[in-house]
Amino acid sequence: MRILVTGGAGLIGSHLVDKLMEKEKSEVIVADNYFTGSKDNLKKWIGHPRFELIRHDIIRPLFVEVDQIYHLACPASPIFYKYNSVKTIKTNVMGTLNMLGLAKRLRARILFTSTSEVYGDSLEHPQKETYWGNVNPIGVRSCYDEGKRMAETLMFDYHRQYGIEIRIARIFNTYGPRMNIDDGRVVSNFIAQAIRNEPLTVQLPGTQTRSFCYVLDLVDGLTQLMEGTDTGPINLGNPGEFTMNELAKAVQELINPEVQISEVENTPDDPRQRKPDITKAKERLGVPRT
Ligand SMILES: O=c1ccn([C@@H]2O[C@H](COP(=O)(O)OP(=O)(O)O[C@H]3OC[C@@H](O)[C@H](O)[C@H]3O)[C@@H](O)[C@H]2O)c(=O)[nH]1
Repeated sequence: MRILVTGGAGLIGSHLVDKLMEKEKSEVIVADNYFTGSKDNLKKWIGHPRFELIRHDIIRPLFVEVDQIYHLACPASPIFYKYNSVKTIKTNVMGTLNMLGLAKRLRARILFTSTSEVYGDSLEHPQKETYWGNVNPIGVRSCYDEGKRMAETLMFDYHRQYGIEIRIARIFNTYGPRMNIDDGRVVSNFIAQAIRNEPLTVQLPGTQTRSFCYVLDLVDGLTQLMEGTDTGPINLGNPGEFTMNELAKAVQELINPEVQISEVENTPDDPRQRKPDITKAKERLGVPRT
């Protein structure tokens, strides 16, 4: 089995590659442009006969021969995806079209990593896959959330029109080893600030919630989704829900009781509540690890 992983040098991608490489018969090809990913995350596989690393930006077509595609490529942290918003849209739309074109030519199964951000500033709580979302189409986050929504549409149209085998995961806020210290997401920000003895920057109001998923659990969900029969979309996340005030206090207690917590201005369109309904994931993918 030969498997392509786009964005395979990133946080989730590189842990996924570790898992795929553990299977003795799989060959893994990673395509990454290193915008947020790093070769360092894959260094143990470089030179391995079943592993290949390509510097490639998927907004351009890629010609390889594979049986499965894990299509992860796209910056995930809000500061990075907003940095070059047009490029984020191109990655999600043109990149996904290119990967679907590849899947169509090869009759390969393709899994797309979508996001909880497709639910926007959700009016339903927790978020079920059947909820259509409350998304600002012209806001600063739209390049990402609308980009991912369009990519989901493309996945389903290729599935209906050409019979491509698709899988869609909607990923909630994920953390774990190999996260870039300057990633910008809240877990790594607070931990880095606590270590540097800088105030933890809780963006107002501080009562907004998130559900944080450990990267290895997430990777288990991705491989189960790929190997199962359900197209998705399926929420992949941890249902434990915390306010940003609670998270800051937990980091303060665990890492640096002396560190200050400061309230700072938030960015536009920040979702107020986010928690996955994981009923469907439990039914279709089995019981998650605890
Ligand atoms: O320093 C910080 C950073 C962030 N925050 C807050 O923490 C919360 C979480 O923000 P993050 O930047 O970690 O990211 P978000 O949860 O908004 O989006 C994330 O989750 C879903 C994924 O699919 C996305 O790729 C990812 O960006 C927000 O409410 C934000 O306002 C802080 O309070 N302080």
